[in-house]
Amino acid sequence: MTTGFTEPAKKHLGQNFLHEKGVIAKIVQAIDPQPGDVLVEIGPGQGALTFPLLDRHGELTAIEFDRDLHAPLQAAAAAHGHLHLIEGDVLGVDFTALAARAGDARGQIRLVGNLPYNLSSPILFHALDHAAAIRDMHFMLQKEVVERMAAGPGSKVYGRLSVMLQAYCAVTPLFTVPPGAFRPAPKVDSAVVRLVPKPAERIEVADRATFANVVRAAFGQRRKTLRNALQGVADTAAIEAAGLRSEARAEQVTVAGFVQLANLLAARGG
Ligand SMILES: C[S@@+](CC[C@H](N)C(=O)[O-])C[C@H]1O[C@@H](n2cnc3c(N)ncnc32)[C@H](O)[C@@H]1O
Repeated sequence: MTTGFTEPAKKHLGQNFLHEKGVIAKIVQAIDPQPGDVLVEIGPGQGALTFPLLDRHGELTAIEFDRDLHAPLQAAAAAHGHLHLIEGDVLGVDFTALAARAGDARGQIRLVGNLPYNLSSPILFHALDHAAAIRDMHFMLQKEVVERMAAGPGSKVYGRLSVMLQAYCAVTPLFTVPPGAFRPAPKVDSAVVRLVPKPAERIEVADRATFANVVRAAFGQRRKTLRNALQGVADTAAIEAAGLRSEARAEQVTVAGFVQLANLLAARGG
């Protein structure tokens, strides 16, 4: 599978290439591509997921930053199907425009990828900005990040990432993957997670910027009470009008609680 790929893995690009066939098969099975789906892979690397997905689906768009991988990827992909390779940084790719141009019957794409772990959070927030254009996402991430994404109030790892993602998506951890499934092996366990963006009518956030601001401030100083952490963002009266205790800490507040507070502030004009 790696014929033609001569460069060593680049640490600064988060290159840990999957080689464990059983894990690759489980990921493809979890994605379960259907006719008409438009798959977009982030970071195809040496094609560990790309080629099995092409074998199954025939066509795929992939975004790869590492120039050294472009030619060998294109060459090796030809035996498996039709690869549309976007050469560049995924954070510069406008998924909404891509979906409008090349999406499925509903104008949506399905995002997949064994993500570069150093860019996990920026990629997740970038995807959130384009959630309406994305039908679902299947990502391999550090297990610890997946735990943060799926955590609920009261958990030590519940935080900004949990609240932001869960306000817009259903988050389902699927399975864990040990370091030995990759070359080179990362120092940490990994996990595959499924994110399904909520349809517009089920998103309760009235104003995205206000919501993001409240959540950032609340968890910016997670040991403080809401009253202190939200100084300059929301006063005690607003916090309590939203049904929250001003003496509570951010880690005790549900996603719905944050939404309620942000919506109340948005209705008051920010
Ligand atoms: C963890 S590796 C996964 C490679 C391959 N999919 C696999 O499973 O073996 C992450 C991939 O993302 C690529 N990458 C890193 N930063 C990127 C960026 N900003 N935009 C697009 N791809 C990037 C890396 O070059 C690498 O190929």
